[in-house]
Amino acid sequence: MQITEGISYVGVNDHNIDLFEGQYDVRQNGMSYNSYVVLGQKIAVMDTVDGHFVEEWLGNLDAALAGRTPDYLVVHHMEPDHSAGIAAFMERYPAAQVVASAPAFKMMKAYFGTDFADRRVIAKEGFELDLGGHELTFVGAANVHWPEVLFSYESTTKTLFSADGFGKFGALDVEDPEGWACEARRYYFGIVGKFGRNVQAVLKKAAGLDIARICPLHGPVLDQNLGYYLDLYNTWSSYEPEDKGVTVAYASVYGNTRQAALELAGALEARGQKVSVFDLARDDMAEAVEDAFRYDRLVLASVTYNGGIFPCMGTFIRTLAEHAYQNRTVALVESGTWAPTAAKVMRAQLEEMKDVAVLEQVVTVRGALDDATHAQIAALADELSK
Ligand SMILES: Cc1cc2nc3c(=O)[nH]c(=O)nc-3n(C[C@H](O)[C@H](O)[C@H](O)COP(=O)(O)O)c2cc1C
Repeated sequence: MQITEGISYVGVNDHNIDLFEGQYDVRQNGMSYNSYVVLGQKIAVMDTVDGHFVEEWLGNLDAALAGRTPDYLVVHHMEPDHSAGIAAFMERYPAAQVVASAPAFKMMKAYFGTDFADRRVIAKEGFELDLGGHELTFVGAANVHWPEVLFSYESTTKTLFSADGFGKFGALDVEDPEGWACEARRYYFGIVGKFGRNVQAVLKKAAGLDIARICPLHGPVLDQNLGYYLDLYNTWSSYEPEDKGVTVAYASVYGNTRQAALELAGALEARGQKVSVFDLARDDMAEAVEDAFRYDRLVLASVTYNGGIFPCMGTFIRTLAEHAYQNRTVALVESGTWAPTAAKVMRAQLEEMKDVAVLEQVVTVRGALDDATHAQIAALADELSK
């Protein structure tokens, strides 16, 4: 499939995968592993694909090459879902060279037992590769989200190859009814979110380029309205809330904490607030993480459990911390029968995070909800809606 003059798509779709990177549920729409070919007087193949699809990818490549032979394999990122075909490619095209960063070659040694010492071109920030009619310039993108990552920019077609940046869950042969942002956001905060500072650094470099299209390693090629995508990445990577709204995440055993969380959600909606609710034991936690970052306010509601908090709430808070959750307002709901301490425990964990304001006002459920709890919920809804 031609992307633009001299650039073709040779990637694959995966509908067999259940958990991407071992934890992100993609059973509904699958996943794409993108690979591209830049056909100048010389030919560069941009990345490979997941190990289950190397034969299919080589077939796609054959068709795009139309009898020609590639000169280079450009490796922007060494994660196995993009690098699994390197050895097969090098065997099939013995005159080709690999172009990658120095740390990427160390990883090749670790994965394939060779760093292709006699067939390698080491690229770094500013390195140029002239393909004749197409010219690649490499952009350092270390820790977006692995240390060896490079982006590259093809100046003739104004194409940015952005590795996992601007990636999205979902195969390319199914229409995503939610559009780009929803699954791109879940992908970003799950996989790249911890590395906001590095994303900011590469966005600053990208701002100096005249970009007509972005070719990521997952999800669709972006070639319309690029400001929209770049603005979202700027918002996400600077940890600014994208929208005003409240994410309510609860952990409940017998349903009373759940009832309090739902009553609060309803009260917030009645006050005109946008609300999204998650049962942390049952719903996709990556979606809860996504919405916690998307909105400016968060409610955590947990049972007291052996003097602490319920395990899935502990996992959720730890995941937020690992992803550098910051710059938000959080309110707490707790329940407990003899000594409710969940709010205290959650507060201590949240106070470790940067610029997270935890409201003093707490809802405490002792057993079942009563008049006092209903009043606390209404008061907290008022406070959160100010
Ligand atoms: C295994 C277990 C441990 C608990 N530990 C505590 C505790 O340390 N302190 C407390 O006050 N309540 C404790 N509880 C009681 C719950 O916090 C209480 O039943 C709560 O109201 C449950 O809310 P839910 O209806 O949302 O599940 C515990 C309950 C269970 C099942």
